[in-house]
Amino acid sequence: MFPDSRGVSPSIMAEITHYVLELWHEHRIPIIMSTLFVLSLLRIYLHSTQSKQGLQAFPKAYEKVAPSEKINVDEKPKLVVVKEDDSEGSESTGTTNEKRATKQGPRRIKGDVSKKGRGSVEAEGEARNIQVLVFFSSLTANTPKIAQAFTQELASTLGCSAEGKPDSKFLPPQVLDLAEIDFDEYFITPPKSESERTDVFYLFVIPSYNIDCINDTFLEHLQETHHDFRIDTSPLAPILGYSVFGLGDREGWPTEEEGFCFQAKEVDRWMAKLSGRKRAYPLGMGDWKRDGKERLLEWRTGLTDVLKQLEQTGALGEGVPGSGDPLESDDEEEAEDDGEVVVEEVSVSKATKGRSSGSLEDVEDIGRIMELSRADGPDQKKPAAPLAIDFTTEGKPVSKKVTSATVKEMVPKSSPTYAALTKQGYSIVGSHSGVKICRWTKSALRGRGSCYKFSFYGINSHQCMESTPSLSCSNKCVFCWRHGTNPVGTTWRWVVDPPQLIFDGVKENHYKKIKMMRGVPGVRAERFAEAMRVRHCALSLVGEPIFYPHINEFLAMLHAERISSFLVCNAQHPDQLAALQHVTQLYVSIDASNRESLRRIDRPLHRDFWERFQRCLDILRERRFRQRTVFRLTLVKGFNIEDEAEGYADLVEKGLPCFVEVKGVTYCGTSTSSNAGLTMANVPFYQEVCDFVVALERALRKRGLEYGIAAEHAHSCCILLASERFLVDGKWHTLIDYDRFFELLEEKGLDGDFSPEDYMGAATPEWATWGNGGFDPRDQRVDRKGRPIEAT
Ligand SMILES: Cc1cc2nc3c(=O)[nH]c(=O)nc-3n(C[C@H](O)[C@H](O)[C@H](O)COP(=O)(O)O)c2cc1C
Ligand code: SF4
Repeated sequence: MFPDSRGVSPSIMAEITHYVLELWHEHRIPIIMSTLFVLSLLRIYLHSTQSKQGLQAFPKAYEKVAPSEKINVDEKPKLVVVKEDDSEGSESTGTTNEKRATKQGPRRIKGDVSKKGRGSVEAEGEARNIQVLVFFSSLTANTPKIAQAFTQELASTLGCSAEGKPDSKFLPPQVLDLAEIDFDEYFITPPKSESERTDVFYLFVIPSYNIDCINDTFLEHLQETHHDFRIDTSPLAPILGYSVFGLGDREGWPTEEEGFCFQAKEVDRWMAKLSGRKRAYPLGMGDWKRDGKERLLEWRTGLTDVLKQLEQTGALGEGVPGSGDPLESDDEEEAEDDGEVVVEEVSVSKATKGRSSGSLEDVEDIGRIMELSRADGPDQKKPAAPLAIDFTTEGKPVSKKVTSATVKEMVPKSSPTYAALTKQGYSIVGSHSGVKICRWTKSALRGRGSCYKFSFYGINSHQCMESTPSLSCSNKCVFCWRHGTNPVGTTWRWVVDPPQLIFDGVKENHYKKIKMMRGVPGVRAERFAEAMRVRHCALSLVGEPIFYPHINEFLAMLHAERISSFLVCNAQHPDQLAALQHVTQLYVSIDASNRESLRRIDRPLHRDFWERFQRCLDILRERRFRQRTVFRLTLVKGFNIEDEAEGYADLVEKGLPCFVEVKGVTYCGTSTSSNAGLTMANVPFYQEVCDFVVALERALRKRGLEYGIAAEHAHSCCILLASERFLVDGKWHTLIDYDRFFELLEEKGLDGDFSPEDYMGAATPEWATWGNGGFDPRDQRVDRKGRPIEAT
């Protein structure tokens, strides 16, 4: 055999191959495992080596992102005010360095509206200072002195003048002339403080000029900032709040429509937009030659309260969000006041036919019920009695079981009634009383007109509190605007709350609601300040006030605080009516002129409703020389107008009230449950109401009754007929002398012997008399969108 070309013989080659194969077969598993192990090691080695190489390959990208050696966590981030071009709002402005530092450093001021409420001086537990800045403008040099003096006084009341309290959060306020500052420094974003621990609060004292001046430039700047697409629409949201006071001249510009303080109003409006509605106190206005000092003092007093609250709580307090745009805040519910009986658009729940049981105890059994209520105590484990509230569904089979001794609350917190009423804006006080701000109160606060009671009786709507000590009623009137949510019943079957609790509760909740109007556009500082003193109580909100067993004690509390009272009852509780002590004016609702019509309209729960009604009229007649009595007629087309003037005249002849108020039912466009199926077609036109009143007056004269048409309030479709007892020297005197009323009560006692003539007031103002429309000339009438309209 020849060796191959490499000198290895074939036999040796075969032997080697054989040997290798043998070896493989014998050790292949360890070989494979070792190879895998080595490969893994190699891979790990390569992986770690590659990482290092990568860093070297792209050093710049990393350098920009995290030069860890450069980060100093203790370094304070710059204060950044976010603007429109910040993508996703708050966090994107600034470098990554700032972002990382922010996580560990102090809070940054952001451009969005504070989530903590309307203004906040606490940043994550950190105490912050408040810097008040007082901006002013001037042409004829009066305002600088006014602004200076104002600021000094403010500083001393806040305790931040030079010698002020050391622990005050307020820094000494600064006065700034708009003509001398750079607007960009204050009105694009708030100024940054060096310490970063200061928030600012803006005040403005702004005279108005109908010629070109610094105010125009300033207003343009505000407007442009708001419209600048590069800037957040509310870039001044980080300020704690703002308020404006206007100076004007009533001689040249007597009313706001004629331009009184028009530029202050504009500043107020634009600041609302730029600050995200942080109006901390309503716009104040005054004429330095007349009421300016008084108005400014009033404004300062109110502001001081707000600022002190800010210092203590870190927030401006609850408030209705308002904005500079009147459209946004005109979403008030319609017509929820005692005088505004409303037809709602129909969304009919099933009409019910039966009547509530007549076997319930009558309301006259109140004494016994009260004893039960006292005995009720904590024993809540008695067998469950049926809920003593008829949720307006007549015909519920409640008759037998209700005799159970357990007395429940009329409107328990957990009940659907409570939820429904609070949703509608009522505050429930105790377990059966309620209070709500009526839309006229809001309207008067904004200088947009008072209710007809201002025109007829001189009551300021913004000083009126509408409440009731009994949310329950014994009628289910077709035009009732209570959305079918109030409890009804012929008897008082519930726990009785003490009058003091109700009195304190309704006042507290009323003021709370007034305070919430502080930030609403158009609210006037002067009226706001006045509204913090209730002068009148309309006991008519919902339910039947004389249903409440302690109504006389409740009235005495009102009168002791010189709050006048108008009480409206439904002529279904003659015994309570007979026991009623003096009220300033006593109303009985007269919703129909005959039995059938009354049944159809009031849908009374009492079977003997007509007899009760007649007895109430008799009581009123007897009382006419002791109480100022009023018939209130609510006209509903298709129900109680047609051919009823004669019938009403008969009722007037029976009751001989001092006054007859005639009012057209009002339309409310919302869709709620109304069993009656009333529509807009049931709302009489004002002219139809006028025609009816003329016919009624004629029918009264025909009977020899001396009544005449005394006053009107066309805005609320309401006309007043008065007995000629109130016609003095050819002039109607429908107004009330409230001071005299309280004096008489003090002199003669709560049940004293005095007559309505004894507290008859001055002559009815000319503008309110029949034929003159009756709109308060001090105010501006507006349509639903807040646009001015001609008063009629
Ligand atoms: C030229 C001029 C125009 C005015 N225009 C108005 C006006 O349109 N509405 C208004 O209420 N007051 C107007 N006023 C009254 C001023 O606003 C008011 O007197 C104010 O207190 C002046 O402040 P000052 O002295 O700081 O300029 C005007 C006054 C001047 C001198
Ligand atoms: S009297 Fe009071 S509650 Fe009634 S409508 Fe006028 S302001 Fe409203």
